Amino acid sequence: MSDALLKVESLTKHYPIEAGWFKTNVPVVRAVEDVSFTVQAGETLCVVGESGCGKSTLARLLMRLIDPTSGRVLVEGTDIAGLRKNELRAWRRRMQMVFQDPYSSLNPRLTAGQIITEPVENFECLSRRQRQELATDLLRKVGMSPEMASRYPSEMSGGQRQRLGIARALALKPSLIIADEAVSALDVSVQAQILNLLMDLQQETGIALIFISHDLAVVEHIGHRVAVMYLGRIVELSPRDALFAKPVHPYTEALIAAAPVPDPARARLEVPLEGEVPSPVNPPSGCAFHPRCPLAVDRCRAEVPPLVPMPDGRAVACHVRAPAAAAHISPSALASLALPKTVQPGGTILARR
Ligand SMILES: Nc1ncnc2c1ncn2[C@@H]1O[C@H](COP(=O)(O)OP(=O)(O)OP(=O)(O)O)[C@@H](O)[C@H]1O
Repeated sequence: MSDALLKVESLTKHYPIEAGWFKTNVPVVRAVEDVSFTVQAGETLCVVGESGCGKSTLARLLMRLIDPTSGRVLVEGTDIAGLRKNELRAWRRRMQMVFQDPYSSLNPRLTAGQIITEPVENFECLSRRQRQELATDLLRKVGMSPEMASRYPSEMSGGQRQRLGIARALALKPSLIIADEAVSALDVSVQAQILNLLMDLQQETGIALIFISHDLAVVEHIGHRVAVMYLGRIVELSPRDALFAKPVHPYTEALIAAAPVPDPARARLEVPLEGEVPSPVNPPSGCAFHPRCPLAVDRCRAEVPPLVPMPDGRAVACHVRAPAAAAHISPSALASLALPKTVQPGGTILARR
């Protein structure tokens, strides 16, 4: 889709495992494998999956904090792999990250005001008055009093520190924020405040969000679309309401069934999630989920299922539930799987069923 803010094509990251000198065939951790999707302005794409499925590696690849083994990340049509150092620096203004533990990502020696204005001062000189105005404005935007500008992170609660992390991310007026487990360390009531803050800010500014989480309740609250990852691959990419009403991939179904959500309709989902996630160094052949899947057939052990677009706007990689007449789909066609036009920015989704 030409108006995508972010387009990811067949992104792959293998981490070599140190195996000593002169060793050929160094084993690798297959952290992210052939991942494709788009994100549009004003959209929230949630990335969900068990620990170790590659969520944080994906975030680091999108920020170009690490280089991919193969595949492309296009931001507003520009391949970020081709950017020179100064271009990359300018581009980084457009994408910002909010981390799980704001305390370790906030400089403890700086006041809140200095933390907020520092990213801007890396690009332009600010007068004392401009600094004050910027800090006041951003603190207000994230629901904090301007008096907090003189406080240090150590004098703040977890929720206040996360608000500060968001204010810092907003300072450069990015078009995309990647939030990596941004509310996981917070109490449930504070989580809700931060999620609502992000949704309000999105409505106000049209910012896009990639929200990485292992918590389905959080994903259901904030997402427009959801990418479910298993062992480095996206196994289901779906509008949120469709995903939670009727998960198609057996892994998605099992994840939702296992989540502690008091919804009697969901108790009927019968696929249990048993066993451990296999090693990404030596993943199972075919569909990596097949050793844990009650529906697995011979084909699942032999062939990696492609992500097959379905009529309701989702895409599913499952030989049983989404058999692929379309095994030849090109990465660029897959990357173009986008937000249905019925989705409104800011947390409301008018689901296309
Ligand atoms: N620098 C690295 N070198 C080698 N392996 C790595 C490196 N970083 C991550 N991995 C491995 O890559 C896989 C994916 O890790 P990643 O942190 O991306 O997953 P995750 O879904 O974010 O997990 P979590 O939710 O626990 O943070 C894991 O098996 C992890 O051990």
